[in-house]
Amino acid sequence: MIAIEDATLIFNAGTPNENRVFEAFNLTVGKGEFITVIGSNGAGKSTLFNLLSGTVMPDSGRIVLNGRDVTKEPEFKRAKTIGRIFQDPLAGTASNMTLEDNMMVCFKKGFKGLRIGLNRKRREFFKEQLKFLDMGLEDRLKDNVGLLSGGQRQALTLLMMVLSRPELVLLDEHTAALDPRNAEIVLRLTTHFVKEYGLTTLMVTHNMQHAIDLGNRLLMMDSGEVVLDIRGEEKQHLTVEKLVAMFSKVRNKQFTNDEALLSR
Ligand SMILES: Nc1ncnc2c1ncn2[C@@H]1O[C@H](COP(=O)(O)OP(=O)(O)OP(=O)(O)O)[C@@H](O)[C@H]1O
Repeated sequence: MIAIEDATLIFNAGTPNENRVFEAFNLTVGKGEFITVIGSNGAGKSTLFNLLSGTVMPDSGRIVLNGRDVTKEPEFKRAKTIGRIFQDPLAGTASNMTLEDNMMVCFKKGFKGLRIGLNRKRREFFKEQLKFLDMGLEDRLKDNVGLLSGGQRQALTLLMMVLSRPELVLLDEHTAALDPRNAEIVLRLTTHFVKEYGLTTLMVTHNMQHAIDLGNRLLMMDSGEVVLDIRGEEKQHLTVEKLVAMFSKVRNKQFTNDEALLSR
């Protein structure tokens, strides 16, 4: 289970630019949950991910990852158990390394420090995994990753993240920079991997329909607060119109996220 307990985060404290992004913020994520996160501009979605991954530290409160208090743990340490994928499809892989070397880096991470090498059996395993992506990458183990398309790289990034067996997956608009066809492929793979490996996952998206269709729980954020937390049957019966109306009702204002509203 992942928990953020009573977290407060203030940027530029004590200056004219002081920005209290989170005040006594609480969130509990159950093991294996797949949560989509949507919200108005500046709601705090990326900052929530930054808090969980250790990119920013809370001014007060605790962050607990499967029973371990990681509040003070720096980002590079948390990265051993947290997999984060960004919008930029080039960010998750090393261009000047081959597919198999890239995959090996993540595979080793999954074995938490054990000395394992790249052998014939492991190459076969990588091929099997790549075959599943259905992009012909199983025959390109020796190619440099820099030769792949954006969609292929993001699918590979996803697969590599799965190989590292993360305790928490943070998907930060990971399909936003892909063309619609590749975005659908990567989302299909995401759903498959989350289910197959029971990955505890949070996914920020600006696409309201994706937020409704994917996952078991939906969080709507506004001004550093979770204003809607929808799951189960209620989520299954959601529509974009209902979601926008629910937001207006609880916040007494219109939902404003240009990208989200345009993607409807
Ligand atoms: N490093 C920082 N220094 C100062 N303020 C910051 C910093 N990072 C984020 N903020 C502020 O925190 C608030 C939340 O920003 P955040 O990027 O988390 O929003 P978001 O929900 O991801 O928005 P968007 O959908 O527009 O990307 C904003 O007011 C933003 O200006």
